[in-house]
Amino acid sequence: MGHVLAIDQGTTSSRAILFDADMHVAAVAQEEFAQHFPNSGWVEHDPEDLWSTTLATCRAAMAQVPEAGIAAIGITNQRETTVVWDKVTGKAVYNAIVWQDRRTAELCRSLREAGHEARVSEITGLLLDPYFSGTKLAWILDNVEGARARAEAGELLFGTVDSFLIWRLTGGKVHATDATNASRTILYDIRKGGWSEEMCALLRVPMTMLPEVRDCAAEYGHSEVDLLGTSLPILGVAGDQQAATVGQACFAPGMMKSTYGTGCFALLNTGPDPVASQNRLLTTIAYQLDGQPTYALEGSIFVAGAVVQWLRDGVKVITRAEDTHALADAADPGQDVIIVPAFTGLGAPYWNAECRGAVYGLTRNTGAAELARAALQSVGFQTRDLLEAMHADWQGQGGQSVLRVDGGMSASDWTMQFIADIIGAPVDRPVVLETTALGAAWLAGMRAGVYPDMDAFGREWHRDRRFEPRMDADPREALYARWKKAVAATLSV
Ligand SMILES: Nc1ncnc2c1ncn2[C@@H]1O[C@H](COP(=O)(O)OP(=O)(O)O)[C@@H](O)[C@H]1O
Ligand SMILES: O=P(O)(O)OC[C@H](O)CO
Repeated sequence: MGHVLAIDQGTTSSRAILFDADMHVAAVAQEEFAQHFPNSGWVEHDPEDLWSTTLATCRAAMAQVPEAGIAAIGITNQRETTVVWDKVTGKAVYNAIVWQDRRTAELCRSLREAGHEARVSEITGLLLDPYFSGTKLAWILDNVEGARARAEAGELLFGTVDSFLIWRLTGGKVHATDATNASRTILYDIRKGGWSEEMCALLRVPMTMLPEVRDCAAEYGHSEVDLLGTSLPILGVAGDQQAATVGQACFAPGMMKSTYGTGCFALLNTGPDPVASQNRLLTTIAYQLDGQPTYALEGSIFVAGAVVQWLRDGVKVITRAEDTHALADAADPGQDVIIVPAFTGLGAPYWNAECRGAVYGLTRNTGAAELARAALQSVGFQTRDLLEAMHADWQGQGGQSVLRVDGGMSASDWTMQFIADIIGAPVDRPVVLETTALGAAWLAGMRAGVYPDMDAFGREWHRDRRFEPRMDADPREALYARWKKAVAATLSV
């Protein structure tokens, strides 16, 4: 006993990571699955793919260490992505509508114009943007034939991906989610800690569809024996960005982490009381233990590593992500090319679903090197946008100014150094980069009694490298001012 199996169901792949009794990675399995784009701005997943890749990767990871005694399962997941399924058959009535999907932009606009946003923010901590689950769920109820009537008759269930996987793993015995995932639905009252009747009425969502909300370390039933060859308790659940916050041990108010994958998500721990943002950030639940929520301010950016994917797959100026470093180093210092990667609009703190990306400062001499540098720099500029908003919301409340980073793109030393330079503060990269899975594993293992308590876990966090700011204030501020002008121009087109 003493191992913990973490399921990390992400946007582009499902992963299963087996951690040993010392919380070291003992086995990893990963499978990608298809992305469906049925219309412009629409993004869907087949829920059967989410399930089959989760199951296959769990089996594969377990097979790598057959002698491991597994004490618990922890689940972490792409957040907001919405699934509606039949209570009896367990089959989804429509594809999962992914967090990136913009199909409800019009509905969000009309709700905003009708003056609902202030109340939405007050109750849920979120904004009226297609990003969150509630309008996606409303879309399914209104557009899938018979769905609304069946939901009202109590035949259909809603869940974010954690909830769907729990339902499948437990053979339809448990319909539950955790407070962090609930806090992304726009249906959850983050202060009172329960589903909001008012929000459900606004979006016309029958409350009987909603899962029970539990702590992040709690009983979520047992997996069916035939699925993994043994029945395992599910004892930890958290949305992936919250799990990374836990995995980075950001347990004290003022601590923050930023995860650089496809997008970038920065969370600042604000303690036991929610802080309402005055700067278009989200108020969300970082984790909930023993019934006590800890809140966070979150900045969500939709394009971070995806700008590097665009260089590789779109304009084809690189063949591998890591090629960007040498190119960026070789870029002409005399050119100030800026890329605003608003491929799907801009997230925090601008929240503009309609604007699109732009490149500024092109000359006849601009080439791959300048584009690569501008792409990596755009991640730093966006990080600074988020941190400026966070500092303004969190003024005078103390805490650390160090940023803990993780995610696939945190492997880029060039980008991490630029982030430190442009934010003017140190950036810390931990030894363990599997922070999302580790967070979920720790929640489950701590609940199972095989992993240390919060303080001891926090002491286990070790730094791989600190990036100290090296840029002087004048060039830093001039560069950032140029970015702000480029964003303003992009928003005005
Ligand atoms: N060395 C690197 N330099 C720049 N970008 C990188 C590097 N390595 C990975 N990336 C970017 O990081 C992203 C992958 O990170 P990952 O955490 O796996 O993303 P996700 O979980 O969103 O699928 C990709 O978008 C890739 O372009
Ligand atoms: O699956 P990821 O790592 O791209 O994370 C997605 C976020 O949870 C979206 O809010």
